[in-house]
Amino acid sequence: MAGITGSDVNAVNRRMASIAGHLIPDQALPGNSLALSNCSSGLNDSYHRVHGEVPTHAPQWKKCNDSGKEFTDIIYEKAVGEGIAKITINRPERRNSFRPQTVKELMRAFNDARDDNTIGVIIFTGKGTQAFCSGGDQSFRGKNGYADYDDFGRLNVLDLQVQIRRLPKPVIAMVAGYAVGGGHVLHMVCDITIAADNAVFGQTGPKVGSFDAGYGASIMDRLIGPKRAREMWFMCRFYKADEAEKMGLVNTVVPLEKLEEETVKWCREIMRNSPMAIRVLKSALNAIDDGHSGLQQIAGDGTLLFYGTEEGSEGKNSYLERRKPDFSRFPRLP
Ligand SMILES: CC(C)(COP(=O)(O)OP(=O)(O)OC[C@H]1O[C@@H](n2cnc3c(N)ncnc32)[C@H](O)[C@@H]1OP(=O)(O)O)[C@@H](O)C(=O)NCCC(=O)NCCSC(=O)CCC(=O)c1ccccc1C(=O)O
Repeated sequence: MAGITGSDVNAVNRRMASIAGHLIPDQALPGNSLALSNCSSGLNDSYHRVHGEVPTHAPQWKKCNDSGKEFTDIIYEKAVGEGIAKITINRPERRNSFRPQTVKELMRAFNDARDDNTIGVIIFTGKGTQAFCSGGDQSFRGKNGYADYDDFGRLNVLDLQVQIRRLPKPVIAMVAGYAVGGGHVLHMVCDITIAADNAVFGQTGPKVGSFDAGYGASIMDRLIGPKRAREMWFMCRFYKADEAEKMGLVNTVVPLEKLEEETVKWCREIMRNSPMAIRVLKSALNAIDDGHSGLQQIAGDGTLLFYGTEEGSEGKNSYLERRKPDFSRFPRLP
């Protein structure tokens, strides 16, 4: 045993315990049912020993305004010291349906959350417990889209959908009550959906003379499959939260009174991880469905990373210093 020290033995013991923890976590033993949504809590492997449980205390929300003005149709908040933003449609008396002004304000808030480099994840929700969003406010619908008073008709929610897809941070839909019509499409374009047990999902377009043949059709087909997507659009049925979960429309269903606590917990869990890894993964997961625009997004992430390398800097510096670049010192990796 010459040469083997006590600290070596400790290291081996730690390693063995760690491997054992990875192979057979206590909770995975027969007789213990391990809910998928709960799979990272209560485990005793080395990762969980280092990181501990994700905290569940209520965040301290701080209201943000619209470049000095108050928002009228939404509430925009950031959790103090947490990297979480929350954007809430604030028209509960209209079941959080959106008019053009609502969408304009949402776009400004999402843009701010994108630009704020302390924010890593965004919660998108509706005020109250009766609706996440019931789609376009039909009383503002004219012959060429939705029009605010003295405004032109527009379908600006389509720009909001694209904005959420391209935003390089996860957007989590926190859904209580109805997510129907254009409101259903909005939750589908989010990266993750956490539903309260009172949530109801469905499309209504064909009932009210409307349809979303863009993301509303293609992302739904991806999420729940072609037959179910046809059912959902052709019949315009509503589905309760547990059915939506089985269909793959939502990530998890939680009791209404736990909705925000659980959503914030998911945000905190995401916030523990590498922002760049999450950024690239979001663009990778969207790339095929978003076509050239999806490729452009992930390609842009490649350029962004390259700018941070010495090889990238050598190109820029040589130009600024009016000399030939010396790329010979950079390896041609296999
Ligand atoms: C959501 C309901 C099922 C809720 O029912 P209930 O709880 O019984 O409440 P109500 O009494 O019906 O509603 C309370 C109050 O709110 C008003 N209201 C609710 N939703 C809307 C709405 N979407 N527009 C206008 N007003 C609404 C309702 O009238 C009541 O007002 P009172 O004054 O108190 O009477 C139920 O409300 C419901 O079914 N709502 C309608 C859902 C719907 O059909 N939405 C529109 C679908 S079409 C759409 O969203 C298009 C969106 C769009 O812009 C678009 C454009 C181009 C391509 C794609 C899209 C896209 O789909 O995104």
